[in-house]
Amino acid sequence: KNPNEPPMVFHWFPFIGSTVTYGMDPPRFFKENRDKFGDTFTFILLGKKTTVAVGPAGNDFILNGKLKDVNAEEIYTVLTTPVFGKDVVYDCPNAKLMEQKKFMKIALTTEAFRSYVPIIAGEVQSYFKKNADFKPKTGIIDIPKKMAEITIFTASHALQGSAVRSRFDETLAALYHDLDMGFTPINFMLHWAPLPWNRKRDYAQRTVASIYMDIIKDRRANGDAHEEHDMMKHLMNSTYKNGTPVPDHEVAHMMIALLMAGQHSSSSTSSWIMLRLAQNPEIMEELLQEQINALGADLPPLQYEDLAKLPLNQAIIKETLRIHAPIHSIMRAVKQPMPVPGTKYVIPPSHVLLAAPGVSASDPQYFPNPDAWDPHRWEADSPNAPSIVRNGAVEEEEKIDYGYGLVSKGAGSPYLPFGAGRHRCIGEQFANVQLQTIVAETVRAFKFSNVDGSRNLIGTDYASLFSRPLEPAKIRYERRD
Ligand code: HEM
Ligand SMILES: N#Cc1ccc(COc2ccc(/C=C/c3ccc(C(F)(F)[C@](O)(Cn4cnnn4)c4ccc(F)cc4F)nc3)cc2)cc1
Repeated sequence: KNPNEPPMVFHWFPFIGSTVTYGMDPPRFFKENRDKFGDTFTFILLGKKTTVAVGPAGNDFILNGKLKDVNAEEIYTVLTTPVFGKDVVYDCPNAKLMEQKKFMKIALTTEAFRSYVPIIAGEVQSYFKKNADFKPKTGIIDIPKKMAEITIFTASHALQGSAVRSRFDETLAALYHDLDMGFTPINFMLHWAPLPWNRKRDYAQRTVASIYMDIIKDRRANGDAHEEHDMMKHLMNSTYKNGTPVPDHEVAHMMIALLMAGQHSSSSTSSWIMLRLAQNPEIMEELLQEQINALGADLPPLQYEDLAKLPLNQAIIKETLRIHAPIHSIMRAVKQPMPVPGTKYVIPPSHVLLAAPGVSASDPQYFPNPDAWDPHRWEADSPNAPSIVRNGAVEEEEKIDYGYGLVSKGAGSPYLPFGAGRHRCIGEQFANVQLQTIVAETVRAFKFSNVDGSRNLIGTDYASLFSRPLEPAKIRYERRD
């Protein structure tokens, strides 16, 4: 027992260690061990000493770690590179990733979002009109399946462009599914194994990448007939600081990375939102009323500017991400001994660091009655208001630029569903526009309720890379028209 290392979670077997208890229910694992050992403790995950540091200080320690001390690509590349393709994200030096994030962010402008809202609203409306399961006046649907389809159609059309969207109706959907099979935590260990799903993943990656490269060649040759604000156009015309234009295969691979990022995070989050609205039908009525009050009883077609007039609609996403954040564990390799501020601990390079921002997001110290899904808590005068809202001290958060624009360090924040620091998410604004538009359109079309009329909520599936609802997750819908 080394007094300079955090306490070790008891385990019977070497290698397996606490993998199974952690993997089954990470939030419960974090809470139980935090109650036992405090904010910093170590457990064995697949043979690796994994040091968890929770709470705002723990989030800051890991997410704002210096490049010389912590490394993300060493941990993630085995999982992401076979799926995304080579030379992008975690298959290149961090400096190159920072430039790639700058390119991606250039496409995510207010002007682009202005064009995305009608696209997303249109895709949602036509999905609800065309899908056979929504034909009857009322019925029961498996909501995660529906939200996965709505998410891929809305994200591919807005973010990837209409050429990619049109291919999702035939070939791309099946290829995307095969690519997705490789996106599993088991591949942290078995990414190299010639397993059936890894061969399908590799075939799908090559095929999807070549479809993207064909579209790129076509768009370069024929110029851009219709002015689209999609991501691909910006990436195709980007140049690295050293003067190298971004090669077509890197554009294709970044597009796959963005498709995977957006798909999993948004379909999980939108599924949870719909399940919560079915559990709390009165909130769904409030949302409709909010639109009528703000936009008029005739409910005109949604515009980007309308979203800012719907605070409850916005709070739905914030509150859902507080309880159901899709990424429950953020990991870094330790490269140099790291003293943990305020403790006698020094984390050695053999360890992996694990940040779990969800722990402070469900800590009663920061969010009264934390397990209650209460979107109103984000209004300043609510009794459940988090301290960061109540005392209005949204203190000028310290911001820092890692090469892709100013990002909040989030130091001290108990609410970080999009991470913080150098690896912080660049998709937050797109995700919010996409999710707010999907919710606003859904509220106009349906009333939701639980099949048994109860206020139950289905459990969480932690076995995949992104936590999501267990399936099937059925709810009852009733058309409003
Ligand atoms: C509800 C939706 C989303 C959530 C909750 C979310 C969450 C996160 C989190 C927690 C991180 C930090 C990962 C780490 O530090 O290791 C991250 C990074 C990132 N996300 Fe998202 N994300 C969402 C949507 C998106 C979308 C729509 C895109 C693309 C359009 C995207 C692209 C990225 C990228 C490029 C990074 C940077 C990774 C790095 O720098 O290492 N995300 N996201
Ligand atoms: N036996 C067993 C056994 C062992 C363990 C377990 C459970 O253990 C764990 C441990 C860690 C994790 C980590 C989640 C994790 C991390 C990185 C990524 C990512 F990189 F992929 C992403 O951030 C994703 N992203 C960002 N924004 N939106 N999506 C991303 C970045 C940039 C990019 F361009 C595209 C991207 F999509 N994705 C997910 C999940 C489960 C179960 C069973």
